[in-house]
Amino acid sequence: MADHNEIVKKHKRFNGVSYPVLVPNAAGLKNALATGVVDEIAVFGAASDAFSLKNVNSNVEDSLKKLLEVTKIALENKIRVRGYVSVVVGCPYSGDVKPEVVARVAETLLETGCYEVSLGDTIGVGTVKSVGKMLDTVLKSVPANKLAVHFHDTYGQALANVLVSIEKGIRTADSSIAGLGGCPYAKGATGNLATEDLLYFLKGNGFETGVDLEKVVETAKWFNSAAGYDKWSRVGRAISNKMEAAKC
Ligand SMILES: CC(C)(COP(=O)([O-])OP(=O)([O-])OC[C@H]1O[C@@H](n2cnc3c(N)ncnc32)[C@H](O)[C@@H]1OP(=O)([O-])[O-])[C@@H](O)C(=O)NCCC(=O)NCCSC(=O)C[C@@](C)(O)CC(=O)[O-]
Repeated sequence: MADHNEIVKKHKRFNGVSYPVLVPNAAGLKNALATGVVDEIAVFGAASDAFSLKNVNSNVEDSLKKLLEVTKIALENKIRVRGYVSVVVGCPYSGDVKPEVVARVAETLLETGCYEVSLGDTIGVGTVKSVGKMLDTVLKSVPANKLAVHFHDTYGQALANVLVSIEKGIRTADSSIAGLGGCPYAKGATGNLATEDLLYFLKGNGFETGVDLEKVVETAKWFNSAAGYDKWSRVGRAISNKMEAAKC
């Protein structure tokens, strides 16, 4: 986080696009406010003490108390706040997570003023069955339109988990281009569900997103060349190959 100012100041902003920044505590909020350009922050709780201690050096209860303070000041400064709950299905340190704990953390984040809470399967262990069970519990006390889902694709279950989330009324899913990402405190967990795979899946099932899949693939191509990576999702690679072939 030490170099975040440079990133926030340098990135080009487009109207109508929100650029939330991750804020773990009051120091992070102070830095975000000092940039003068941040209009949305993301605060993140967890559904297991073991992960929370590794991630933010506080247990679940104490981290929520800190986030209450952060959210209050952010809202006073007209900054929107999105909440995350990490490890909503399995914790890399303490194993299975109780859906009731996920529900309580999500409720608390909404009560503190988050406009939406994203449920993160941080290590991607969720399946249709376990994600469905967790969502059934959370949806007893939190409306679907206040929830998003954030699936990592470590075991290739993310799209199936998006489908079960859609069937339960959720319409916001997080993803990352080329499936970049992954939490440094969840050893071995791969990146998020790839935006390219999510877009192809949603379009193929009749959902309009307004996002141009080919432009997303071009961005993945640009990123890989700029960063010297070779990180592709299956849809990304397939469409990139198709675009190359069309040029011949
Ligand atoms: C939260 C802390 C800092 C607490 O760590 P701590 O040691 O309790 O904090 P501290 O207050 O004692 O400060 C320690 C040092 O960090 C500095 N510091 C303190 N706060 C900040 C800040 N905001 N920005 C920059 N610097 C900061 C502070 O100034 C001090 O510097 P020193 O005096 O030693 O030179 C630490 O645990 C930490 O850095 N954690 C990293 C959390 C993180 O980035 N995790 C990944 C986020 S993504 C995620 O969680 C998953 C999610 C949300 O994407 C969804 C999912 O998949 O689940």
